[in-house]
Amino acid sequence: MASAKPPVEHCKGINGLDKVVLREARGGSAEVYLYGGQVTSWKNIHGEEMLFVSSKAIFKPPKAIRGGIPICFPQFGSHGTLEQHGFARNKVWSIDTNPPPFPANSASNTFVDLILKPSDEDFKIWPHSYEFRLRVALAPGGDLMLTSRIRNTNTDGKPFSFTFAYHTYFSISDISEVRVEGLETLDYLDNLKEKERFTEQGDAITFESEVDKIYLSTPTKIAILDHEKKRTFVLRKDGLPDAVVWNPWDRKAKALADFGDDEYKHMLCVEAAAIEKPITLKPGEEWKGRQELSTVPSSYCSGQLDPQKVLQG
Ligand SMILES: O=P(O)(O)OC[C@H]1O[C@H](O)[C@H](O)[C@@H](O)[C@@H]1O
Repeated sequence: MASAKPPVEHCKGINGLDKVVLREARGGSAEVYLYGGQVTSWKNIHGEEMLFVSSKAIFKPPKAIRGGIPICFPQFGSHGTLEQHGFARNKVWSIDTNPPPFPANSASNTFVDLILKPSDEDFKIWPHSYEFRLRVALAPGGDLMLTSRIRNTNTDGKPFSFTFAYHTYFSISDISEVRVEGLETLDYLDNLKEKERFTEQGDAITFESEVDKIYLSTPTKIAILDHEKKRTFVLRKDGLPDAVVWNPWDRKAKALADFGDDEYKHMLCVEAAAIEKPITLKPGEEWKGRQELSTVPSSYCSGQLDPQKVLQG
């Protein structure tokens, strides 16, 4: 008799890299690689994949995995002296066997706790001591929750500052069928125009060319509506005021070695982030940033797709 698969399973993934599979009772699942502390799969209770991972993704250090949810820390993008998006996505994280307690109301018992601490080598690149704890949890029903807790453990009395993003790649039917709600009328920095500041116009955001924008002071809830798939992603966030929206489009897609030429049509990055105002921690201080992803079927007929309800409910 086949035994039921465990809710939390440690196993080997592509190229023998360690990964953890989470499964909740109704059939939802997620996969997390210790390499990068990176979620690479999130499936709903029907077994449908919600995240995009490139068919050309290289699951091999030191290249970050192209897709899923890379963690950008301690630097987002090229906004600083470190490598693009910082080093957390290129490190092998460990299982945190004894994490400090979470609030009693964290609804899930299907989760894994990871931890990243600097090695002596890392210290030369970023001379700070820290503990980065990441909990990846599946709620009953399949919502995916990521909680990052970053603590300054410097013993030299020095504060440090960082920027951060959950660089989520959503899987979508077709980029021309998708719109993002919750960011209209906000200010953004345009990465395609030397980070110049603009104000978004119009009702909702749709896509017809390359986009790489950092929206500032965004609401805690953003919706990504996929008309063809009849599915809406709802991203809820806490501690992360900014939101990056990125699609490389055809020209940049061709320039990315680990990304298929046409794959830009089937992905959209919407990234809960803290970029404009870096987070500063004194020794002993801890910062917390949460992202929660859920889906709402658009065929659902109780008015849940009313943008006002999606965004305020
Ligand atoms: O190629 P990567 O280093 O993974 O970065 C991919 C993209 O990430 C973010 O969305 C940035 O805003 C983009 O400027 C960048 O191109």
